Amino acid sequence: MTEIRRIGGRIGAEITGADPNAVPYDELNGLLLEHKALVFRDAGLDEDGQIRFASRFGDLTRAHPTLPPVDDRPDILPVDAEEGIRSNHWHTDVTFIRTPPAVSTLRALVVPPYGGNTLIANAAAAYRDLPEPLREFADRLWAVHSNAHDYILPRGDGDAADSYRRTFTSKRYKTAHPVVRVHPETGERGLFIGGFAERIVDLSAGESRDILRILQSYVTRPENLLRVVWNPGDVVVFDNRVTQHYAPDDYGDLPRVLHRVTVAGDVPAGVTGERSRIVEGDDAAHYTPAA
Ligand SMILES: O=C(O)CCC(=O)C(=O)O
Ligand SMILES: [Fe+2]
Repeated sequence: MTEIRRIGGRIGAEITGADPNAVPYDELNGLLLEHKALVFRDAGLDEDGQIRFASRFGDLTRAHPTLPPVDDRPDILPVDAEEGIRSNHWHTDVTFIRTPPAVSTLRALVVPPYGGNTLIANAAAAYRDLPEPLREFADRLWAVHSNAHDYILPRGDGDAADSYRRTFTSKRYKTAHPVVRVHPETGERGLFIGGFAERIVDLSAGESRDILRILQSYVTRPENLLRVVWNPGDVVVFDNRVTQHYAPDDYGDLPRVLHRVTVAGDVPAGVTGERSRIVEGDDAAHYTPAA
């Protein structure tokens, strides 16, 4: 029997006893828009099943603009601790290109016996939490997002982490996005920043850092978070247009493997309707052929 229950006060619902591919699309998308992150327990999906699931939300992107996919699976990004991947920084996926994914799906294959959770934050609740003068200020700001600024480079020591960092930045992208994005399906406003946001347009590096820190502190308030404690077989889908996420690096050298499949997104629009623009690099057509 299918059971749906809210798990965070402001974000997240857990669904048990359902085949994610059997939930009618309108209901599924409605749940995603409302809760922003859905956790399907023991979803029973294999690689093809995850691809089918993600495809329900739209055309898929390739695995990643610069990172290699799972063997023979151009749409699947391996998130493998052994390969030096530690996403222990708050981010929205792939915001350094003009068309970041709309939706991200993660499927747990191997999880450590403790730790290795994923935190997901509601960036629309964060926007609503801002005092009005800050909201009005943020509405007018734009930020340049890059895949090559220090803060975002994946953490970790050793050859695997070094090689991962080199591959991650093998081609450089920079895009200017509105700091406040209007969600294309709901019209809701959310802070659209995260770890790839390097610089506020027209401000100095120091001013940018301080302002991003203040805005970001609203995103990561505990009130706005969901903590996903994984079991193998769980599948999580989140709305990448209005969330950020963070994977704590708290499980030492224990193995942890997830597979990520993402859905192509539109060009973000700010509160005036003005759309994101490329600052460096190209439109990543090899990654998001639908764009
Ligand atoms: O490892 C995780 O839980 C999340 C990884 C991540 O941020 C991603 O694949 O986009
Ligand atoms: Fe991510």
